[in-house]
Amino acid sequence: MTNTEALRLDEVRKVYGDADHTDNTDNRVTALAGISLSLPAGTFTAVMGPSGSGKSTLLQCAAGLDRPTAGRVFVGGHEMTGSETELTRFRREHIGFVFQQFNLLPSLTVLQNVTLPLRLAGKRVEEGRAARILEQVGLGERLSHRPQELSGGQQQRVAIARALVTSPAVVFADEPTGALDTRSARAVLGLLRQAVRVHGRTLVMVTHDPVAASYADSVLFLADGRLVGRMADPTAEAVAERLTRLGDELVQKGA
Ligand SMILES: Nc1ncnc2c1ncn2[C@@H]1O[C@H](COP(=O)(O)OP(=O)(O)OP(=O)(O)O)[C@@H](O)[C@H]1O
Repeated sequence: MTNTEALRLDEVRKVYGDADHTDNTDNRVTALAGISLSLPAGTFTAVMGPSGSGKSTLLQCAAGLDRPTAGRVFVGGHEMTGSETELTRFRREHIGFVFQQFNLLPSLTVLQNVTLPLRLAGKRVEEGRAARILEQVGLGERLSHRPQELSGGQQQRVAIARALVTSPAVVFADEPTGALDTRSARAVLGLLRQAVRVHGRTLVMVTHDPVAASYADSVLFLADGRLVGRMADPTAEAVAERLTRLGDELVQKGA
């Protein structure tokens, strides 16, 4: 593994459910059928695919929120393995998250929300640094506001600042613009791209939106739990066209 590799998956499989031999029922679903990939540090990757193709499962397994049935995940050169406590500690130190519904704590101020990951990871809480990140996302004047006093787009920008504050090896974003209007979505995507281009962060984003994917350096396409394609320097049109073809291929296969 090179020291510039931020994320590596080796043959990651995830099977939900189990087979019951007593009554011969089998409710197993193979969500990931053996995914291998390597993402260099400082890149922005979008993950796309039809509904049920395994995007969320991939993100959950790669981010250590769920355990693969088989295979290995490396983040920043460290294998993600061990007890629940070790995994939690690992996530706090090495991974940042941005969710569709922002997941901010309503009782904390904007600044407290952003410094929370530092507290949880037992790191020194540098309020000045957190405030600077909030300034970079355009919220320097809102440090003492509560989340509910902000618009959806502003709340997501707080969530981005929160994801960046620990300088994680990888930031995972799950439909980060799914709950936003077009204008706020573009602002959020611009900030995510800036985190990669200007600050060298590594970002993996699951999205259904070809326009959102066009902000990434490359797009990974999933179908039936497998990686079926990759596109560098994506445009929204090329991504939409590829997705339509993927959907058509699945219909032809009777999926
Ligand atoms: N907890 C679970 N238990 C059983 N099956 C699951 C579970 N989570 C996901 N699945 C199944 O695994 C497959 C992949 O699901 P996943 O949610 O990863 O797909 P997705 O591409 O994110 O879909 P969407 O775009 O609709 O969110 C699907 O067939 C789904 O029904």
